Amino acid sequence: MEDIIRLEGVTWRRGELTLLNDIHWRIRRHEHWALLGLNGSGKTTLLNIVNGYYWPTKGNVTVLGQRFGEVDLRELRQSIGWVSSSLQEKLYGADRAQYVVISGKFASIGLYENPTPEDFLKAETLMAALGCPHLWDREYRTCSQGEKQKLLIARALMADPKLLILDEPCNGLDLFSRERLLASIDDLTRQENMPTVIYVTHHTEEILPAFARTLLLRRGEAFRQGATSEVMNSATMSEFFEAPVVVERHKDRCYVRME
Ligand SMILES: Nc1ncnc2c1ncn2[C@@H]1O[C@H](COP(=O)(O)OP(=O)(O)OP(=O)(O)O)[C@@H](O)[C@H]1O
Repeated sequence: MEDIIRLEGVTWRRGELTLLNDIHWRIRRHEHWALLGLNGSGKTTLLNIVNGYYWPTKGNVTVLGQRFGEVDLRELRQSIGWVSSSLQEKLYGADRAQYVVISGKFASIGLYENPTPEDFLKAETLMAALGCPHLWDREYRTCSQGEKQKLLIARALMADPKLLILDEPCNGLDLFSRERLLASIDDLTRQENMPTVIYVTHHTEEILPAFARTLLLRRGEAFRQGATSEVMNSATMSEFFEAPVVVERHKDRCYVRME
């Protein structure tokens, strides 16, 4: 079975700066991964490589079995749902939630084609799966930050992506909104036919058990990768953060605090 992502020795330089250095990363189908790194560690740069927006200075990139250089990137991107806060700013605020979700089918902002009854049904199912069916007729701009994130995830799933990237989905959410969103993501990962998910974050406690593997990125390098349960310990995380920290487990999630 083809890999979802295979990066071999990927390096990305900008002038004097090496923003990614010799990254090897392999994601197999149905493995959900967390990508953890501090601000400026290179997470967004790495995702830009995976989506074909940046071209590696060195190394090979294969995504969904397609090796970059031999593939139509626009077509490939339709199989990747990248949910990030920069997307939020681009969406039309006055659109109703249902249309924001359905527009994901056309990978466009705003609707340029008439949705079919099946599209409406699918949007309804996805919104129910994310615990927000009540937002159906709401104007997007009146939704809370957490609700907007749920709609954007539903929107990304409208196109049946094979890879879903959740790029810091809990940023800007209060504790309770965050937990509600994480509960929805948890439900989602249990559904059949879910695409492979990459969950990008700065915070270990957002890494749900479904994200059984983690890549730790530091200064553009893959510091460590492997089973989340093995990576998340006080010694490794202290080394990673270059500061003495303690990792505490609570209900299958890991909380890091200063020693
Ligand atoms: N096009 C570019 N040219 C030069 N430097 C860049 C470019 N894009 C990113 N950088 C730099 O590369 C480093 C990594 O940035 P990146 O946005 O990938 O980090 P990040 O892990 O996503 O951070 P955050 O969590 O804050 O979003 C930063 O120091 C950033 O300033």
